[in-house]
Amino acid sequence: MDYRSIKNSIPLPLAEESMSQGAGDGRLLNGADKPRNGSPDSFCDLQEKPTLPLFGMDIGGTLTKFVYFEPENFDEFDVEERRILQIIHRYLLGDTAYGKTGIRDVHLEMGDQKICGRTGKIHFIRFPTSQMSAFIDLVKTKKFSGLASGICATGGGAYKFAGVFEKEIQLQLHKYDELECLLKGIHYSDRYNHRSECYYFSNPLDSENCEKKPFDFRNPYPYLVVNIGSGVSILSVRSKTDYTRVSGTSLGGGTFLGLCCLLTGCDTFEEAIQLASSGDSKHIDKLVKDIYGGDYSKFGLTGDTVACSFGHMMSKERRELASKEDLARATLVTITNNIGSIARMCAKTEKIEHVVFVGNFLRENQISMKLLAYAMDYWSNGCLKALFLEHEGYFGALGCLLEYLHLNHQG
Ligand SMILES: Nc1ncnc2c1ncn2[C@@H]1O[C@H](COP(=O)(O)OP(=O)(O)OP(=O)(O)O)[C@@H](O)[C@H]1O
Ligand SMILES: CC(C)(CO)[C@@H](O)C(=O)NCCC(=O)O
Repeated sequence: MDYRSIKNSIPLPLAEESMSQGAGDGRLLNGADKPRNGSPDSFCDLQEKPTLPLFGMDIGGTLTKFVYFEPENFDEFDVEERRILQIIHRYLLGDTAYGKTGIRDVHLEMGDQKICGRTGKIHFIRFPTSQMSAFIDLVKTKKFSGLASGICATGGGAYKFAGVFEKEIQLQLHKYDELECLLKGIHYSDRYNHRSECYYFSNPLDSENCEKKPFDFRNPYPYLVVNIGSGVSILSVRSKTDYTRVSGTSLGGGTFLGLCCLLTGCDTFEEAIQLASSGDSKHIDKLVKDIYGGDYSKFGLTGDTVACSFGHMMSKERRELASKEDLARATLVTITNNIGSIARMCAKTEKIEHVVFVGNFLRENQISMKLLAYAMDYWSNGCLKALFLEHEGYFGALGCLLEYLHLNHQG
């Protein structure tokens, strides 16, 4: 994202005058109390309302995600607070695109959220982490730095960029664990999103009868989370606080994108998915029937099962016939099936039936979701169910926003 070219730049939770509550004492600006167990429709039940704005940031290996809670009634605030909220509204919500690659995902907005006595909307924004230096330059140019003592951040970038943030823009990154934030975000959104958050696919590979259906996730434990970002982390979750990272793989969303760019010359995730949607992986992969002439029934392998991903590409003739679309599709199928296979083994070892797939690899990627849904069901003889969540890659940032409230209280 070329932030310098943006008229409506992304603001941080900052404004000079809003420092009055937090500047210089190592705390954030939000005057929030520590969240307690709230009523079902309120995240926390506080007497002291948080000073806004509330932000959360997840700086991942590929994408940086921002969430922002905007109160709906500015009249509740004093003149100065109102001014700050209006500046943010103008900068952040005046547009849905920031430069070339920053995006606000309007369709994911969560309205009527009650956080610590305030009602408002949560907004979801992302930009490539590769644009971080442009972002830092923007903060510098716009003189946002020095307006706050810190920002709550999670993801590997919260550690990687901490020094740069401090040195270049005098902002301390308050760091939170990405997997803990991920789970907090999942639990929050499932509980407080008024639209159904969790869904599954019935008849996933039957294009005529496939249906996306809501899933009641109110009593989810135990469940497995497969977070498909640049790489993949797999967590076994037994309660809100009891979880383990049971496995992971470096063959993730970043691998799909990297290989696709190499093999097809495409440049973006959207392009890669577009190519894959019209390709045929059978032109690239060797199937069981290409080897057996039919099924390998003794061990339940049907002729249409992929025996060897990219197996046809050892033939010069086949390589010459391979289209970009076929290569993109085969890359997508290879990465997806490998993740599905690892997830299935983890679910078996952990004796878990519900497998929740999240992460931005699934963004606009119904091919992978349906493949995962099918694979979980087929290879487990119907014992495993693949579940998906509407806010896909934003749970870390959302969980981080909730940590913001904690930090301020403890500060
Ligand atoms: N606009 C996009 N640009 C780049 N990648 C995208 C985009 N949309 C979806 N993706 C996919 O999402 C992946 C990144 O997902 P996500 O944001 O969940 O992970 P991350 O936080 O960057 O990675 P990690 O958690 O491993 O550090 C990319 O590798 C790519 O496969
Ligand atoms: C390193 C993280 C946790 C960063 O989000 C992620 O990219 C990941 O889980 N990668 C896979 C690492 C592994 O092989 O287990």
